[in-house]
Amino acid sequence: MCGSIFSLTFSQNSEINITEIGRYIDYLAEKQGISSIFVNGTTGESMSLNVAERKILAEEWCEKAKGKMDQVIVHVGCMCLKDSQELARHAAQTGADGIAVIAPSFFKPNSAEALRTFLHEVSSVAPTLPFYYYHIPAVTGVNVPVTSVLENIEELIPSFRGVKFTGIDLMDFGQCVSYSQPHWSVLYGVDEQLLAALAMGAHGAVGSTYNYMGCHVSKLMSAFENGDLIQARTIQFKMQELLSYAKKQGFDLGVNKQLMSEVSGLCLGPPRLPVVPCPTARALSIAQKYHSIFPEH
Ligand SMILES: CC(=O)N[C@@H]([C@@H](O)[C@H](O)[C@H](O)CO)[C@@H](O)CC(=O)C(=O)O
Repeated sequence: MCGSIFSLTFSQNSEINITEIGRYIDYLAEKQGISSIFVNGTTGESMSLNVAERKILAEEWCEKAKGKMDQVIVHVGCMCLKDSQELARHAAQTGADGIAVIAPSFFKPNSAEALRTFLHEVSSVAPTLPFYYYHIPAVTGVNVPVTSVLENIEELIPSFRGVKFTGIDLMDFGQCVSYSQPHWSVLYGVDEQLLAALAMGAHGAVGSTYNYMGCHVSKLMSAFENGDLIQARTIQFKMQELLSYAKKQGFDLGVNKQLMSEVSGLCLGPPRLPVVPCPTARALSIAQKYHSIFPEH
């Protein structure tokens, strides 16, 4: 299971702060059972960071994860192809274990072919690095079926190794799993319905809530693997109860980040504009709900 990582910004000047990353990794490994990390993704506020900041974060996460995480996947997708290529080259030089690329979402690819060509242009500058397509249509507005991206994809991108699928279309997801090659990973990113994706054959999970629910999700995944659907459902329903409560309070990246700080004790700082900090009372209310749902935590 993979934690999608929050970036670290300070309130005073909204600059990235890397001093907490070592403690953050220890917390993820020791308290949340996270085995790999996804850096500079959505939760990592990558689209609010410039190329130089994303390089600094990628370098620090790769350095501090050595010996502690199985894999560090760095998201290098940008609105600008040249920036994505620069970050892909940098990830390869920095020792990342793989790269992922989101569909550009200001000027959107208007076909699977355009999207595949964009992905190829990025992957080709780091040809030895495992490459993942990061599908998150609710954020990008790019609804190209992933199955149409995958068709003979390794002829175009020999380094292609899988998909990070953050979407609720479980038919498209199931077809991705069915089509996937043995050396690929099809990872699921909607934490509140992970169990459904496991039933469809998900090879793993990447999500923001694993920063503070990872220890519970590990038990969900073990229960599923052992055929204990009752236990797996019980944990999934608890996750859904928390997220349903949080969404009623108002749940965005700012709330999610403050909730992570409240539960972990780490100082992640506020989000960067245009995302606004979460009212402390709201984060505390959700954290209290979390502890009431997961009293053992
Ligand atoms: C839209 C969004 O942020 N989705 C999250 C989920 O983990 C999401 O926070 C969770 O399912 C709660 O809704 C992840 O899929 C995002 C992610 O993995 C990333 O930060 O790159």
